[in-house]
Amino acid sequence: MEFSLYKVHGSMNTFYMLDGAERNDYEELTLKLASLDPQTDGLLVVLPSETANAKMRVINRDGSEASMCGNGLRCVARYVCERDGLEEGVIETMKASLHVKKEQTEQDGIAMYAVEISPVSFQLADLPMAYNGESEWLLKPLPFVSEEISYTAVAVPNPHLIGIVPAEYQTDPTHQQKWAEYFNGPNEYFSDGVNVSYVTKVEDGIFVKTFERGVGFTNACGTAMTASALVSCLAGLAPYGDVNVYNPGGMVKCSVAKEGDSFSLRLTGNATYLSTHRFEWQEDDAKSGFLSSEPLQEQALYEKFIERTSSVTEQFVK
Ligand SMILES: N[C@H](CCC[C@H](N)C(=O)O)C(=O)O
Repeated sequence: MEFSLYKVHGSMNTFYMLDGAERNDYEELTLKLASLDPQTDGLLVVLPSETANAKMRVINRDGSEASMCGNGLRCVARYVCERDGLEEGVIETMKASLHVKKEQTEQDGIAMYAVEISPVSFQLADLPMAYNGESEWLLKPLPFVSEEISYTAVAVPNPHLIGIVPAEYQTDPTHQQKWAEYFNGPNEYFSDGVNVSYVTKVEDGIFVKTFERGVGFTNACGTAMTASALVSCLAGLAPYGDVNVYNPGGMVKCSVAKEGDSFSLRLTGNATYLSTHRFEWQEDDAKSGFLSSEPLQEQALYEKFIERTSSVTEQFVK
């Protein structure tokens, strides 16, 4: 069969987006797309929902399914709002229905969307993470990993391990890569793997680099940046409210509000369309592939936007 795909990105976290009916071969489809396009982080599927404006499913580049994707949700939010003529709406995801809203375009005309990131849980059982029979792991070194780095485990609801690190751990990512690969292979701590982010304070916010489960190092991971903003507020690195979060793919705003014992989190950033594609999908792998591709003009604006953040990111991304 033949269908249309958009190639989209949020903070240069790049996905193919498919609007369609429920299928049972997303894993194979994503693996095929990933083999054709080394740049893509996976597939976003937009589906009808009985309770919300649409439903989103997220397939990582290795074919595994993620419960949430913050950068992808901004792109899906834009697609659904433009398709249905809405300024805001609700998108159903694997574990929660989330509020999404069109925001003012950035000065150059970049489409911006805000998405709710929820639910938040520090219970290790919710990641899952198993360590010494503990029920939470907040702002403490994991002694077998490093005495120098304070780690927090949090599900939003996909699983994140967040370390606060000095700048040299960003310029040389060997430590992060070693442990992220270990925690995403067979290991006794994270039975389903985990997204691993390293966070460093910068003048007007934080810088975050993420090694994603099912993907590897990415330009940005929206849920990770939001979880990192939350951890930075808890650690006193940033005040509650809007946190500027720089990443190798640009910058987003994560707002962190404390309400009693719980937190409300929102992620605001670009939702950019790179190109449109016609794709032929057949069971016979050799017959599947792109039929045509049409570049769109939005990326030039985004590149200008990144230029403005490069003075911060350059010190960490070599
Ligand atoms: N890139 C995504 C998250 C993908 C998460 C995925 N790697 C997993 O939890 O398995 C984001 O922007 O939030």
